[in-house]
Formats: sequence, structure tokens, C-alpha cells
Amino acid sequence: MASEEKEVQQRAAVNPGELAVPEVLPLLPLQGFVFYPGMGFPLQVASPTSRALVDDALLGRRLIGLVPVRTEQQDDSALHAEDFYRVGVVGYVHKINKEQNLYQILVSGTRKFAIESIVQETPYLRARVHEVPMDTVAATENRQIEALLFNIKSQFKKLVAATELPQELVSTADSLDNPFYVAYLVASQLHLKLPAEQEILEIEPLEELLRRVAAELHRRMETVQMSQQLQDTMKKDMDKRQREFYLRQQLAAIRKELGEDEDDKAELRELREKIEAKRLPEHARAAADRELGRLERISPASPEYSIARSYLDWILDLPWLESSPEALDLDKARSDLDADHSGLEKIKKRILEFLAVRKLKADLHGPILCFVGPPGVGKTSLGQSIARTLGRNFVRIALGGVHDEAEIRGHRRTYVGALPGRIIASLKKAGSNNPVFLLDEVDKLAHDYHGDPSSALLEVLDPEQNATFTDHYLAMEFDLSRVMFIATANVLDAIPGPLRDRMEIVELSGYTRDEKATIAQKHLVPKQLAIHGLDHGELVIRDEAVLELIDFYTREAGVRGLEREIAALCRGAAAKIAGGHRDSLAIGAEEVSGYLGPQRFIPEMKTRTWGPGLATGLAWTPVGGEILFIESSKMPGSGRLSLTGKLGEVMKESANAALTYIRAHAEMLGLDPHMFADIDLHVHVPEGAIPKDGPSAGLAMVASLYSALSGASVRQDLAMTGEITLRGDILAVGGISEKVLAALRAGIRELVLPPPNEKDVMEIPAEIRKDVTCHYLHTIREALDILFTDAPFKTETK
Ligand SMILES: Nc1ncnc2c1ncn2[C@@H]1O[C@H](COP(=O)(O)OP(=O)(O)OP(=O)(O)O)[C@@H](O)[C@H]1O
Repeated sequence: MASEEKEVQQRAAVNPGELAVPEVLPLLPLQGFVFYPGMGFPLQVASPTSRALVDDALLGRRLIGLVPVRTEQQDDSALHAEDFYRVGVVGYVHKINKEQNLYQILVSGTRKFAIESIVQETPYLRARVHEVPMDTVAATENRQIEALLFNIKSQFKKLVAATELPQELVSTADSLDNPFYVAYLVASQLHLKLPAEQEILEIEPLEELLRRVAAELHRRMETVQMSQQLQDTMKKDMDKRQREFYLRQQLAAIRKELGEDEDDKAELRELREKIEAKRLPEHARAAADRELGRLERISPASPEYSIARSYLDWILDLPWLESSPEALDLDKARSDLDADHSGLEKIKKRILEFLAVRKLKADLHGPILCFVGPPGVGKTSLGQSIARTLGRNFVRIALGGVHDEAEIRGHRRTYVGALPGRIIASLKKAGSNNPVFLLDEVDKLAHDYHGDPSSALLEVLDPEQNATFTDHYLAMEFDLSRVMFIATANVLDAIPGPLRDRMEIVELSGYTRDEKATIAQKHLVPKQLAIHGLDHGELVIRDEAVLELIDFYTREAGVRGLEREIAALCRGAAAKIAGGHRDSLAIGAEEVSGYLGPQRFIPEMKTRTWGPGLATGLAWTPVGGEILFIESSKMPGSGRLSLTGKLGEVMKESANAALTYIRAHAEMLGLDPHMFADIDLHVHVPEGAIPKDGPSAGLAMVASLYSALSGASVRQDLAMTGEITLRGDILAVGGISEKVLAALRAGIRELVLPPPNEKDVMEIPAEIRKDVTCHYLHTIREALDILFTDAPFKTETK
């Protein structure tokens, strides 16, 4: 044994790198790895065939062919030629350590070879081979190679630093002269798959080899870095969780010590009882149970607890199955509506018809009532009356300025501070699932990038869809089909089209002076007296005082301002009575200013000095009708027309059309057709702060301009509205009932109107209609005849 070892040592003195590649080599199969030139390490040889191979090799020059095999074949003796890769490395066996069935050999790789053919198959493979050169001659000159080598070495250094590779590898790589060896050393540390390792072994040109290794090194580096980042975040996460866990444990211990955990248990018990007692549909009960289960699992101190808790509260607070008993008695409805509102005959009739149809067909998915009209005409209070007469709860949902879909439909629970939308919140407020919802000011819905609230409303109002309305916060269905929706708006045109299609529009135009007086005495005064704790005997507000308020302290279509002024009178009187000065008071017209200060509105007609160039038009605004003065003036100039008073485009155009009409018909109208070249005209519509637009002032523009040009005055007791054409026709306009009311308010009782609008006038209640005289005229020429008592064309015709 001793002599054998000696022999091995002697042989080891040989420099294996200098040994030439023999022509024939025994092939030792390598399972799953590549042996690169320049490397040396111990191999274990177990199979009998391979052991025989080693034994034979030791008898000769100790050279064996180390060739990786493609297949994962455990038994070496079953391998065939095609299982081997084509290129391998010559191995020199330095040392052998034999145990019973296992040889341990120390081998170093020297040169590369390629298999040409197999010369022997058994007991092990032997092949005819030739050397594959590792040419380093070019390397010394090549800058590329130099750069690549530098790059590989420095990257490798980083890799070693970032991983658990032994530090010595860096110095080994630095000390190697042969660039091939450097490449192989690095490649062997990159955890490459066998095919990739073998590919590297097979690359012949040095530069290509170095590029490949540099690329693989780079990829490996990236993987290491990514895994490190991952590791870092996981570690942070773990640390945080561990800390939280620890703190919670502590907190639980403290709470236990303080006896608070009993409180928590009691709270949860109470919640469970509540859930059991509450009438809930299946899906809501399941959600409530689920949430309660979560509450039981999480700590009461965690933020999730309060989120889950308030969600559960919402479920418990909603009227899923509670509804008010519905009692619809049409006679009672009639008397309720009458008791709450004076006048409004046509509207009440429409409401009663609407209710009657609902009574006949309870599941009728009918349209939604929408009250359209100026402020303070009783839209909201009609809704309240309907709810009262039906015995349902009433909730008002203000939609003015709502611009976010989430306001209707809520925020998902993933948002911090999420809440249900207004529909669900209002249901909670209503406390029953069949309330009357008044959707106030649907015309003021806005929309922006947060989504369109009107589309969410569409779903709410659509009988086909609203049984399964889903709020984002609740994230489950709530049946809205029993809710009665009523909408209100000031301006019909501003209601989003699809919403308007689903509604039955009921227009309220405003009240006359007399109607306002009746409403005041029958409703507003008693209401305000009660609010201020004055009974009838203590304060009497006389009819003249109410008329004084209507004429000189308010200018409005509705009665909101009037109610406010009555409240002010009550406050003043209450102060006097409470001060002990008087037992009772009566307020007449003269006393009003003592309470409210000087008159605020002087009727416009009275403030005007009338004369040529003035005409009274009628305008429609969202808050009711208005009278509109048009002033024109002529002066020496060069034929220009200027327009002032913040007029909209359409109104400017109608001023131009009015002038064109007059110029084109100058002779017929008794004017000098040549005068226009030497004069400038100025049309002004006062109260400039109010924006004005629309074509309906066309006729008043003609009257005003003609009056200025001819020097004849338009009749002061007459107002007009109508769009004009250049040929002189008068076309229909909108807002007639509001305009008629506005004229009456201003004390004007004669109107010039387009003939198609006669039907609108007929819609106005007869007792108001009887106070006005309307002239329905087709052409401007006919209108001018009525508008002027004295004008050049009249004298000429005479
Ligand atoms: N015909 C009427 N009879 C009795 N009271 C009325 C009548 N019209 C309006 N009122 C009263 O006038 C006040 C204002 O009415 P309400 O608030 O309903 O107006 P609105 O049309 O809804 O206004 P907005 O468009 O600003 O909401 C209420 O106190 C209401 O009771």
C-alpha cells in the first residue's frame, strides 16, 4: 500500500497540463455537471464499469475523458454513445482512494477534446478523439478581450461579495493567466443549467466565450439583486408583523388585566343578538354574519375592527324589510292637498290622477313626477303633502352641485373613510323601505371626471333596475322598487335628457298678487305665528300689510321671500309683546316699514320716465318671469349699431335683425331710407348685471328702435314678446305663463303675443287670464299698429 501511494505522488509530479491529448480516450460519464479545463476536484466513482475504467487508466497514463451525459441515467453501464455530449475535457487522475464499492479520485481538467468515433463499447466506452484548441495567442493584443476580462473579473468580485461564494475565488480568478480558465472558473459558479454549461464548454473562440460568460454573469447578478430586494421587503414586512403581533399580545394582556376584554365580548354578544332580532333578507343576513365573524377574530384595537363595525352598523340600521303601511284614500288625498296648498288646481288634479293610477295598479312602474318651476312655488311642500297623505316617510335629497357618482352610489370599502351614497343614507334616515324621496334640483346635477351622477340616478329611477340597486359601500343589493321618487327642478332644459325621459313633468309657473295674498293669509301667516309662539289673538297681519309686502318688499314668482318677510314681522311683534309693551298687535300697510325698513322694490313702471326709444319686453328666467326694458337712442354718426347690457349672442342677433327689418321697410314705416348712413344707433337693456339671451325680445327691439328713429313713443301700458323674422313675421316663444305673471306684477294688463302662444295663455287659470288683454299678431306691421298710438306710418296712411 505504501509503495502504491509513493507511486501516485511521483506521478503527480508530472505537469498534467503539458500532456498531449491521446488519440483514444476512455469516456467517464459526468452526471449533471461539466468539468472545465483548469479545474481540479475529487470525483466519486461508484459504478463497476467506471471503476474498471479508472483502474485501467491508472495502469496507463492516467488520462481519462470527462464527458457530461445528456440523460439522467443512473447506471453507467447502460449508457450509449449518443448519450454523451460531443465535447469533453481530458482529466488527469492525481490520486485515488479506494473503498469497497466506491472510488474517490482527485482529477484535474487539462485540455478540451471532441469525440470523433467510438472504438470500444464494453465494458466502458472508448473513443477516438482530437483536441479542441484553446487559443490564447490573439488575446494578448486584443483590447476587446482585455475589456471583457476586466469586466468579468470585477463583476465576479461583486457577485462573490453579494452571495455566499468563498472570497478566495476572487483571488484565484485574479491569479489565473489563461483567460479561458478565468472564464471557466466564473462559469462554474453561476448555477447554470447543464445545457448552458456545456454550451460554454463548446465555444471555441475566446472572445465569444468571454462575451457569453459576461452575459450569464450579468444575468446572475440581476437575479441575485432582485432576490435581495425581495428578501429585504419580506424582512421588513415580517419585522412589522412580528412587532404588531407582539404589541397586540401585550395590549390583549393589558385589556384582560383591566377587564376590558369582557366589554368586547359583551359588545359582540349584543351585536349577535341585534342581528338575530333584525329582519333581514338572506343575503344581508349572510353578510352580517360574515362581518360579525370577522369582528370576533380581529383585535378591537385594530383599524379593521372599526371599519367592520361601522359596516355592520349600516346593515343593521337599514330598513331592509320595514315598510310603512300604505293607505291611499283619494278623498283624503284631495283634502290633504287642499289643506296644505291654496290654488294650484291643475297641479293637484295631476297629482291625484297620478295617485289614482298607482292605487289601481300598485306594482305600476310608472313615470316619476317632476315638479318644474321657480323657487318658492311649493314644489318641496307638494312632495311632503304627497308623503303625508300616503302615510309614508319623507326624505329630501339635495342634488344641487352633486358631481361625483360616488355621492349617489357610495365609495367602495377599500377607500379610507368610505361611506354609502345618498340613496342608502337617506333610506337609513327614512327608516322604512317605501318612503317618498324628493330628489331636489335634478337640474343642478354636475358632472366631471369622477363620473356622471346622472347615470347612477338613472339606475335608481329605472323600475327595471332599481330592485337590485347596489351601493358601492354596501356591496350588496338593496331593493328600491318600493320607494316613490319625486323630482324637482327650476329649469326643464337643464335636466339631463335621459332622466327627463323617465319623468312626468308638472310645471308650476308662479303666483299672482292675489294668489300670494291668499296663500299668505291661509298658510304662511298661521304657520309663522305658530313658529313664533304667537296665537291668533296676539298678532293680526292685515290684508293690506300682506299686499304691501308683496308689492314693495318682494319681487319673486313664488312665496319664499314673502314667507321670510312675514316671519320678520312676527319676530318684531313677538319682541314687542314679550317686552311687555303690548298685549296684542295689528299690523296694517303703514306699520310694515316700521318693522322692515323702507320699501325695497318700487314697481319698475313707476320708476321710468317714458319717452321715445323705450319698449317693454318680457323675459323668462329660472326664478320666474321678468319685465325687460329696451332702450334705443339715435345720434349723428356713420351707421353703426352698438349693443350694451350684457346681451347674449342670440339677443344681439335679434337686435341686428330688428334694425334690418326697419331699414328694409323704412318707406312703408314712414322713415327716410337715407337717414341710416348719417346716424349711429345704440340699444341698451338695463339691469346689466342680469345676463340676457334668447330671441324672444325681437319684437320689443323693433318697437324700441322704431320709436327712437321715428320719435314716436311706444304705449307704456303694453308689453310684448315674440321672435321676429326679417320678413316681418312674429314667431312663438316660451315661458308664456311666467311672462304673463311678470307683466301683471308690474301692473301691465295688455300684451302683444305671437298667435301660436294663445294655447299657452289658455293654460293659465281663468281668474288670472281675465285680468289681461292679449293681442295675438302675426306680423310686425300689425303689432306696430297696436304698439303706437301715433307714428309716422299712421299719418301717412291717413
Ligand atoms: N300654493 C301654496 N299654498 C300654501 N303654501 C305654499 C304654496 N306654495 C308655496 N307654499 C309655501 O311656500 C314655502 C316655499 O315652498 P317650497 O319650499 O315648497 O318651494 P320650492 O318650490 O320647493 O322651492 P325650491 O325650488 O327653492 O326648493 C313653503 O313654506 C310652502 O309651504
